[in-house]
Amino acid sequence: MDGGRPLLDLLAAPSSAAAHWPGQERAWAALEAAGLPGALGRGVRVRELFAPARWTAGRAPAGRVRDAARVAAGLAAVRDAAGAALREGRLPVVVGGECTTTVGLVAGARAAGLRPGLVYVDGGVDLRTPADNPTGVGDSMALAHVLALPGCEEDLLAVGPVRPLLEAAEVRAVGVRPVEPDATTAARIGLVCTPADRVAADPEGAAAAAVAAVSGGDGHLVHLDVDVVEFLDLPLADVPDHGQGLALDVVARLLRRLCADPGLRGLCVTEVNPDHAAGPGDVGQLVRVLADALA
Ligand SMILES: NC(=[NH2+])NCCC[C@H](N)C(=O)O
Repeated sequence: MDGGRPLLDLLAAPSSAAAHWPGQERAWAALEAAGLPGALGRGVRVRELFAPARWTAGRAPAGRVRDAARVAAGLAAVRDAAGAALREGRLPVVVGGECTTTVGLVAGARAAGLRPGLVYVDGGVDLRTPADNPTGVGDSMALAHVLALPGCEEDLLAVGPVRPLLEAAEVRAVGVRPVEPDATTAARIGLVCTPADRVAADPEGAAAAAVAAVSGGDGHLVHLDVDVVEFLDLPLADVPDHGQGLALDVVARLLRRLCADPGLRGLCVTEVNPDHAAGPGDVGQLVRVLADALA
């Protein structure tokens, strides 16, 4: 403990195996070079969970996630490290890697005997499955696998000690822009979403409402996809959506409130593609936002 707050385990999961193309496997190296470990302080302990797992070409077998075994192996490493951190009373801060990295964090919490809620801060809701996305790109499917929706990939579901890892009522999606067909699925399964414009109007209020909705006795986890930030302000997202994102300052305020809450049990930072950065200062801006949120 450090002034009553848990010490940090910074867990690097450098992967683009589940992505649309290579790049995210270098997110950890870029964040480390930009000074993330030192900026976090709080007795940070760094663990690199596996060697960079770079995207390879190849089509998905019908009904499957591309490269499922390799993606699942990475998620299992995240599960084990995050679970160990939580059992020691430390706070896991996972650096992906793709959105699917969060499946490993939630699985780790459940393996540690906890059932925290999940605040999913992301431009999309990642509710696709191989049944409705025949490309098999796992990066559009993270929340679907947390919720174990029909049509999910067995290798990824098997990472969890239980299935589903969480029910839709235990998740709030925050910062969402309308993306079909995910929006249809969200409405069908009753996933409550806070749209991006509502976050822009009141980031602290949106954060407080999400925490109040999902954070119970075992607190809450936070997923951050950098694509929630407007790409034209901070070009880091692996799959950019120009003109649709939130101002960096809004995301910083949202994240600060989500992480300041004593119920925080873990954070997963995803979808950083350093190849998209215009210069080294861009990754540095993200380091400052993360350090400020976890200070
Ligand atoms: N949150 C993410 N998964 N970001 C990557 C964007 C994925 C994109 N929505 C797709 O359908 O493939």
